Amino acid sequence: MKAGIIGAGAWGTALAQTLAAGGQHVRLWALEPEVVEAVNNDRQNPLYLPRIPLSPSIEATGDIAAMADRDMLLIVSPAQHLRKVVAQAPAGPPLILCSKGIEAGTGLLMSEVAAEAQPGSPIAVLSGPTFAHEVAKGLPTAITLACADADLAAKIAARIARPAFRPYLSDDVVGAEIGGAVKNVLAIACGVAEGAGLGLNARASLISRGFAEMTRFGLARGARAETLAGLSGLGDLVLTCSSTDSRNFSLGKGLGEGRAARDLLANRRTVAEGAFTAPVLREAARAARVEMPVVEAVCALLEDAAPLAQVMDALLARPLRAE
Ligand SMILES: NC(=O)C1=CN([C@@H]2O[C@H](COP(=O)(O)OP(=O)(O)OC[C@H]3O[C@@H](n4cnc5c(N)ncnc54)[C@H](O)[C@@H]3O)[C@@H](O)[C@H]2O)C=CC1
Ligand SMILES: O=C(CO)COP(=O)(O)O
Repeated sequence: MKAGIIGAGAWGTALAQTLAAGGQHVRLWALEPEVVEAVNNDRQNPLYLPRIPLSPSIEATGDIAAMADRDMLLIVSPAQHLRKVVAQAPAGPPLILCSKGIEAGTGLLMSEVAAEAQPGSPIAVLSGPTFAHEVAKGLPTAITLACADADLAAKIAARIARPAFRPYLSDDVVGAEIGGAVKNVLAIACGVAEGAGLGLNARASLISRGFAEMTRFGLARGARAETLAGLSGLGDLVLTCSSTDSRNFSLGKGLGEGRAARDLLANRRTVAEGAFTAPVLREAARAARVEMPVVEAVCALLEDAAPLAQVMDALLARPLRAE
């Protein structure tokens, strides 16, 4: 098995650790030379996945051309860097996209961006409720592997499945991507509820009504309802909306505590994808005439366009309607 992983943040490193279980060789491309050095010399990634001893079967590299002999590439960069990273990756092997977001400027999903950046490479999407630090520790995890080509999906699944890492197959690539992108924005909303002390009823309502928004938007973009109700949609939504282990939830918590988005986002090393996805999603939803009031509220808070009390009042004062 010759797996290559492009992107050595928390998730890329955790995936490398998972695939390396059992002594399989995994090559991991990192942007930062200090990450390459720490993985190869100290068996650690203190920058992005601290306190997890890494397998000796992981070989880090700073040279993306070293991925040329790999027969599958997992792309794990932040969504806004995916186009550039995929364009640099060697052409040919299937690309398994693990980033969650929508590209700013184009409104494209990651599979659409990858298809433009590297036409002809087979594409799959791996997405679900998967906190990196838990996966890296070998805790039980299930995840959606979506690919239009069922034979390729089955081959990839067999290669990445591990006793505690269980992929479920789907042919709904768009559905898997929309779930992962939208849930990050909704997690910010749930974090706001936590930070502002709005209570658990509010959080449950945001999860349910947020899921309604995800479903409306997903169906408008051609996703299937059962995909949105699966691991990559509802499953990831529930995970990310429930814990400060989520960077998106934590960002929202800071907003709910009254801190400014620009301060919370300044100089951060780790990525809170929802902050980038929110305005793109709002634009796409408006263009498709899909109502997404929770997403609109998150955008207003991120843009400091209105105080929290006013944003809450606007949400609660919407006309009463059928569920
Ligand atoms: N952390 C997690 O638990 C999970 C993350 N994901 C997704 O994986 C993707 C990557 O997230 P993480 O690994 O958590 O990142 P991270 O927040 O741990 O690390 C940031 C990453 O961004 C990279 N980066 C920074 N500037 C860059 C540039 N100019 N060009 C290319 N790369 C650059 C860094 O090298 C590093 O790999 C995101 O889309 C995220 O939503 C998906 C599932 C779980
Ligand atoms: O996508 C994730 C879990 O599935 C990680 O969530 P955060 O990016 O909010 O930390």
